[in-house]
Amino acid sequence: MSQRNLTLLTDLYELTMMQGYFKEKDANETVIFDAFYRSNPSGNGYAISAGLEQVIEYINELSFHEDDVDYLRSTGLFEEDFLEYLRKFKFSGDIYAIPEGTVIFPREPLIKVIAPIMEAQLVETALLTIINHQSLIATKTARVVYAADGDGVMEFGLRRAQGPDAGIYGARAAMIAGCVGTSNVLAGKMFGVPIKGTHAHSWIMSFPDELTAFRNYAKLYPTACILLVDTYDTLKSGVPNAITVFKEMREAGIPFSNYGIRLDSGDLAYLSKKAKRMLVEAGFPDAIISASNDLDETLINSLKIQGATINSWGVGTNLITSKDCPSFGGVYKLAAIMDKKTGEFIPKIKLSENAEKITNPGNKEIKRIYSRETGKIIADLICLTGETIKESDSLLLFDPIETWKKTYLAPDTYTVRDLMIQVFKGGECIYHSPAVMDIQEYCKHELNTLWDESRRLVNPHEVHVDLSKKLWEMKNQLLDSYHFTNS
Ligand SMILES: Nc1ncnc2c1ncn2[C@@H]1O[C@H](COP(=O)(O)OP(=O)(O)OP(=O)(O)O)[C@@H](O)[C@H]1O
Ligand SMILES: O=P(O)(O)OC[C@H]1O[C@H](OP(=O)(O)OP(=O)(O)O)[C@H](O)[C@@H]1O
Ligand SMILES: O=C(O)c1cccnc1
Repeated sequence: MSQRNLTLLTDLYELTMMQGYFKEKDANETVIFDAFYRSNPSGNGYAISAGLEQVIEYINELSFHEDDVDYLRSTGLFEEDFLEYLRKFKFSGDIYAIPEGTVIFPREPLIKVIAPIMEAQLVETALLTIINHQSLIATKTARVVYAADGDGVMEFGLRRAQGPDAGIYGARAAMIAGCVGTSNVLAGKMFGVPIKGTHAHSWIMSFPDELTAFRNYAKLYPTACILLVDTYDTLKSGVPNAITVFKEMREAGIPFSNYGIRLDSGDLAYLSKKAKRMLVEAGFPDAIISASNDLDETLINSLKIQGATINSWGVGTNLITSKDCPSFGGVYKLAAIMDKKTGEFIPKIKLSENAEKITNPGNKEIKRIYSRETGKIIADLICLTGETIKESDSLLLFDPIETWKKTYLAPDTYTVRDLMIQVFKGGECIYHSPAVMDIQEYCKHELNTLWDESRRLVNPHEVHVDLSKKLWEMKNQLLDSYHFTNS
């Protein structure tokens, strides 16, 4: 498939800064930028990383075409020597990232870019727009799938997504986080994910009566026969007509499977219970009862508590737009600049009144600490690159702000995993993104590494993201070095 060139998909300031670096600084100065987020969306206890494959495609396609350069010239902002540089532009740096489908937590670098400053600066906006969107929708989906508690969730959001891209890549993210299928056919083709669907009210309305509409649908699709029963009257007309058609198919000896009804309005708990009884009494206990209509994780949870007999969920608007939390809030911050003489990285820090907003300086990596006994995550530890942890040693974790809060791990009671992998080396991609359905499998496994207390929808237990002692000391030294006097 041809890739899109998104090189100009950037904020103007990235380009004006690039020109500034080009003219005023050593443009080849190597820097480190970290992309990370600050709080989990929707009050969740974690997020799911998604979008890396599209980041890789974007970086691979980075180049300023002649018409891009002409356009930039036409703005009157850029000088010829800089435009000439852009003409030859190619990303030459290294990128490290947390693989897609991984459970992630606030403040840890999801992507680390090590590159000449002009290159690292340019990619900020597109990288964030991709990661922010897909990670947001993947996280929202994980909540919906959690509420569905083992029932299939179909992604039905395309028509209500904020435009085609949000529909396509939102569907991708939804599949990563556990949907069983999407109604989005283009997403199915692009990402090799299952496409699923029922039919609309228009199908019923286009026939003289509901029964005829159901019969025609069942004739065409006996092995995927979910009939929409709420066009006229769910219990008096829709369900009885669906039962009539299922009986006719059974009597005619037509092999039919994956059959049932879809409820799309009214009291879904009440209607599903009544419909279930009618289907069971008619000899169709395995009929699927699917539901849609402005669902989200809270409603699904409530319907389950009400004893709804729904076992398949179609979720559109609230999922694809992450309606209760429309932004992931990922940011991209400078973490270090290489000293040309020594080749060492000089850590950089962004200060804030709010301790949570002070950035973590230096060249970092993340170590995930699991309980050896349960396989569950104990904490994430942001370290400086090159730090090692021996599982046969004890490990003392401490909260980086409330430092008196400590956790002691005895030797051989925990395991350590490096979370980031290298995806670009010297400008070349050295990573092959897995297929989306493989990422979904991996994501399921990832979710199982969380304690139930961190997965619940309301007030989840927070997983600790700590700093290694070395990083913590370096950060504090840097903080101490800033003294401002009031004048
Ligand atoms: N038992 C229930 N408990 C809580 N919420 C429910 C229940 N049943 C349905 N809902 C939700 O209530 C909202 C309103 O549904 P309802 O069908 O009454 O209105 P509507 O969508 O305007 O109907 P229509 O599609 O006929 O115009 C929807 O979000 C639906 O999912
Ligand atoms: O409610 P959502 O979570 O967004 O799920 C998608 C909705 O889209 C469809 O309705 P629509 O009215 O667009 O078409 P229809 O005629 O097929 O019902 C479908 O019936 C769902 O109600
Ligand atoms: O296939 C369906 O039932 C469907 C698809 C998109 C939106 N609403 C429903």
